[in-house]
Amino acid sequence: MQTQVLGYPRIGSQRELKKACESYWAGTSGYKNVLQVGKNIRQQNWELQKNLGVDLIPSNDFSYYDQVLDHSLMFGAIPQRYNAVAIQPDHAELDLYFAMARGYQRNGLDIIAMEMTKWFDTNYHYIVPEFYKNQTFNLFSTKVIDEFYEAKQLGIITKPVLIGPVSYLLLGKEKEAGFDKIDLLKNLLPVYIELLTRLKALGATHIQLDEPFLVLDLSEKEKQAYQTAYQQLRKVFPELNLILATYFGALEDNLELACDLPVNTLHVDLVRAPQQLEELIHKLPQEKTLSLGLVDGRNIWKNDFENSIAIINQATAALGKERVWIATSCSLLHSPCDLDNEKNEAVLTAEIKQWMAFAKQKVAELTTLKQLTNNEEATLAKDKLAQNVKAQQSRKTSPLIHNEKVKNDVANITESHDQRSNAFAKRRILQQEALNLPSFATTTIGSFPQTTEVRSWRAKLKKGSLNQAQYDQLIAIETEKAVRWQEEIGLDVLVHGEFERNDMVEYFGEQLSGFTFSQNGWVQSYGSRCVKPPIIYGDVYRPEAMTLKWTNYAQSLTSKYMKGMLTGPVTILQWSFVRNDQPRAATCTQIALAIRDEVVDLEQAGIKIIQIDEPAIREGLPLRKAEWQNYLDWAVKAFRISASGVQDETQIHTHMCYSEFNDIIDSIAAMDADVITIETSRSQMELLNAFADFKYPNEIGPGVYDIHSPRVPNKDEMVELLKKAALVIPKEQLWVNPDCGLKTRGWDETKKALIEMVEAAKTMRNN
Ligand SMILES: CN1c2c(nc(N)[nH]c2=O)NC[C@@H]1CNc1ccc(C(=O)N[C@@H](CCC(=O)N[C@@H](CCC(=O)N[C@@H](CCC(=O)O)C(=O)O)C(=O)O)C(=O)O)cc1
Ligand SMILES: N[C@@H](CCS)C(=O)O
Ligand SMILES: [Zn+2]
Repeated sequence: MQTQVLGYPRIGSQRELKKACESYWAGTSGYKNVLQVGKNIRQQNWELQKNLGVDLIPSNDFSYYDQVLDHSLMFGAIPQRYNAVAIQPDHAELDLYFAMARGYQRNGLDIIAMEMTKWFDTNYHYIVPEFYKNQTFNLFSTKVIDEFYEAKQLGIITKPVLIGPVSYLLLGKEKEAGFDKIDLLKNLLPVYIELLTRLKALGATHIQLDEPFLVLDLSEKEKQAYQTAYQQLRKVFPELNLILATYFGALEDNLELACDLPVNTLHVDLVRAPQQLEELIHKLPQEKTLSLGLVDGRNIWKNDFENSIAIINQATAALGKERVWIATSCSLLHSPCDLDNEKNEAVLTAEIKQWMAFAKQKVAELTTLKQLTNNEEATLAKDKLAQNVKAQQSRKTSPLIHNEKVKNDVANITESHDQRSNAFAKRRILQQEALNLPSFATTTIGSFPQTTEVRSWRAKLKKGSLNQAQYDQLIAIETEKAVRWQEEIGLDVLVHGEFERNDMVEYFGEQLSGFTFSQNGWVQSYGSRCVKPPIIYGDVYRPEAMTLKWTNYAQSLTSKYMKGMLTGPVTILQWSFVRNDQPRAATCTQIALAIRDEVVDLEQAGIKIIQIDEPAIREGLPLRKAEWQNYLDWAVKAFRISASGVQDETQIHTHMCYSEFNDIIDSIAAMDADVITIETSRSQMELLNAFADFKYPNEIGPGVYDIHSPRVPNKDEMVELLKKAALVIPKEQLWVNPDCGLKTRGWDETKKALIEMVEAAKTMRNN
């Protein structure tokens, strides 16, 4: 029996990679530092896994920005617009790579970044490959080979990880009409063959090919592509151990296809889809190995050893020990690095900490499970089993988890809880009368730059070198500056800037009961950006108001409307580590009631416009269409519960970024927010078509500029986008705003861009 890790976090346990990249981008350190930090992290990760006894240690799971972008660069899928990137010969590839990820606005060039979107149902974002009609591929970057060689030099023969050819193509987007991306397979396979040939020559014996699309609904053509791809690879490499990795769901109707593809090992996610084991045991051909994804890569709870042992025993009884591997359910990219770094009991109590495992602990769990299911070694690990059983028991029986009042409040939800008093058409009139906003009203999505300085105040508050009053004073000054500046440039609906928030989810989690935190549990969200998801361990309620103080303060500074700014229940759920002892829907409803209380409090304090952000509603969608409706029913209801406690005159906004709306537009409409602001600029307003086709009745703010890139847009391009929007949406319904919050941007670029944006709105009004 072997153990395998599908991928390890690559940001470094102290976010070293983030710091190196950001410093390189800022021009405060050189490219050599980035490369050296990357090298150190890879070495640490490999050695950690080796020391913990992992049999199959991944390589090429490292990335300086994103693994999908790495593949695009490896395969030479580089959009033409980057040809002109001004490059220095000795680090050309790195600059080109970052230009593709972040756009390029230097040396007289102004090139937009590639699109970014969510990685399946996670909070990780990948850079979408761009495919063109006559797309060719060639081996451009040798990253996977270099990293295999690097590990080999350290005495570790790794298992290179590649996104499989079919999933790579399906992750991409056709940028012009007239072809089907899946037909590019014939052009792409030769590059895989070249890569595998070189890896094999260097001594690679196992190759992990990630094919997560096998847990999604596939067309016949896509199924055929799987057969073509793997038959070809098998033909050329009869002796390589090809590991086909699936994760995030069940194979279902693709189970036979996956079982029959000519690979040596099939990896399946038994955390998300334990029910598929029985059928797999019967259908997996004799010569194949089954890799059991048992250790959860998507959550932070300790593995339940007794449960896992039972599954391993079931598999080995049917298949024999040689044909069963024990693995993480998916890459540990989605787990924080190391629970041992959580030393502050005031943040994470010992009682809750004993229930948890981060990436390093999960790797150790694999080895322990292997020992526990091996007759000769089982006694060596019996203490670990006893400790594990004790921890599971402690969690199941802890008084921290259940709260009768919360359960009663949920039980007492009635039909009126998710209904505004009147339909939008009536509310709209009342709101127009009450608010009297201009056409093409301008606003921003909430956050203003979270500068190093602002973050440093919070760090100082934590360390005690600033007291609460001093910290509050600094935040108040920053807020006032932001309010004054918004007034000055003529924005219509203002925001307070969210300076007091570490993160839009963590901030609320910190104030809600039933949540706890880590100090260092960072997980990569995109590029160098990380989040520290709060941990929901028990019933959720709001002990006291969460945003009133700063919203009231900001409103007191201005006679313009100040938007109340909240994160919605689905997003709080989706971007937290959640309980696995009750359905997600139950936790979401509890959060919805807490947010509803806050919305009502804001209204009572005189706030007339309240935004409830739900950027994660799309990403929470199950991967299989058959499960969508059930999810959408409870998710939309949770949003409506949070939004429906107010008078019709109060305008409820929601905001979503990174979302494809086509197939869920009726549910977006059912959320019935008075105004929805969405991310649309990187796709040149393409995403708006769903709203247009649906004849979406409520108001919409299509993002007019991309906030994920440092490039400053000009007025004319925003006018063009707004004109494009006005072609498909009645102009009375349109708002003008950026794609998302501005927390990741600097003040200089923010100011320039928003001044242009306000001008663009004026131009539209005068048209
Ligand atoms: C809108 N998005 C979000 C997603 N998920 C979330 N949970 N939150 C989101 O906002 N998913 C989709 C998108 C993804 N986008 C982003 C955008 C920006 C970030 C980001 O900027 N992350 C920050 C970390 C934010 C944070 O929690 N900061 C804390 C801690 C700051 C810190 O590191 N402090 C240092 C010391 C600093 C100093 O001394 O100067 C320390 O403690 O060591 C805070 O502000 O208090 C990032 O830096 O990556 C993420 C996702
Ligand atoms: N209000 C948040 C939404 C981000 S999705 C912000 O502005 O950052
Ligand atoms: Zn957003």
